[in-house]
Amino acid sequence: MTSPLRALRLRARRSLDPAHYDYYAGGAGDERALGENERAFARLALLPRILRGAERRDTTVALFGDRAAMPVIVSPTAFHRLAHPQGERAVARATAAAGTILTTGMAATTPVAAVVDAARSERPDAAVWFQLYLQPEPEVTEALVRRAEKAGCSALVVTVDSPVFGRRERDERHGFHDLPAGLAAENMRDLPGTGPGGLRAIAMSPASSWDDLRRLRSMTALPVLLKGVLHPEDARLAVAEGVDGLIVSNHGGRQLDAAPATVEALPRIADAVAGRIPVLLDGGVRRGSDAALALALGATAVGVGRPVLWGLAADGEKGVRQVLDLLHTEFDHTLALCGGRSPADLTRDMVVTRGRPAGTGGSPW
Ligand SMILES: Cc1cc2nc3c(=O)[nH]c(=O)nc-3n(C[C@H](O)[C@H](O)[C@H](O)COP(=O)(O)O)c2cc1C
Ligand SMILES: CC(C)CC(=O)C(=O)O
Repeated sequence: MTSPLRALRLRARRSLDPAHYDYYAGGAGDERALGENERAFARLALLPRILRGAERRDTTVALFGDRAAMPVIVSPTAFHRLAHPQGERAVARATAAAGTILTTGMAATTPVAAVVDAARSERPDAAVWFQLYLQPEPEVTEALVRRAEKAGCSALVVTVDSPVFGRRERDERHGFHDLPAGLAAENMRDLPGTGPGGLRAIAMSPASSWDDLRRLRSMTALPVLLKGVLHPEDARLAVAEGVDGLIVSNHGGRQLDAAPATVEALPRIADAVAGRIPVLLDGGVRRGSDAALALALGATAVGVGRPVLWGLAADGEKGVRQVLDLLHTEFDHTLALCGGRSPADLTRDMVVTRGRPAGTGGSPW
């Protein structure tokens, strides 16, 4: 059986230049983290509850003052115009139409203001968050923050899993290190001291620290989320620092290949945070039931990266809408089958590990 998402990926593969397909699909090193993200979900199962459901479920979630129609949002992925001429605009319209939140990034091939406009043309109260990497020069970081604020973004997502860029062997093989003529990392244009900008202006900052994060937080009133947290001690530090939210992520297996599957890292992070701030997760979410598992293990919402790229490459805005609607329908269906009325009804006691009898000490949770 081919799942609808898998079918879209195969269509995307046919429509994309092989180097661009591999850039989207690939991960670091042996792609262990990439593969484990999906396999770890497949190793988990839900124990449904009975006789306590509702005629209609409420799948909405509240996140930092925004509301999403479902606990599935769009994670930041670079260079959408490699996939489709409408690029980030198509993703913005589809995400707004699906009622959920888009995270656009500093590596977008469409400027953040145009992304927000596209989302709001579809739904006037659509929420767009902005993802950035702390830049070696604070003035560059600050200029990016101002761009996001001016555009109307409602949260900042600071990616902290990339002190250096991951080693992606597929990209090495193809020699894919730059964008084709006509495409650029539009948010990186005309920043202080970066020259004309574009992809090469995106810097990783191996020496960035909690001090740099404090400086960023002092620049803005927007909520700040840290993306790429895997160690529970970092989660505790982040809460102590006053960070607004965390995203448990291994960057879709594109950075540290030795990183664990995100859903396996989630329970310890959720325990460390103990409900004080929202914890999100991304990596390997391919079904509404994956989202349900992550919520049961303590996430408030999940993000999807590649599924959106497959929808975009296969069928533009319509393809992205198809992906998000499918995940919404599947999540609602899973919730109904589990006797849930709202996401809060998915709880950790409902998660067991396949292949081990439940209740025999077999579950690590
Ligand atoms: C092609 C591609 C580009 C990405 N670009 C970024 C980026 O610019 N910034 C970032 O924080 N994460 C980036 N990510 C990571 C995603 O935000 C997300 O963590 C990951 O894709 C989730 O895993 P999934 O693809 O299995 O859903 C990228 C991922 C992919 C596949
Ligand atoms: C341009 C890069 C920073 C985008 C990225 O994070 C990725 O390819 O995983």
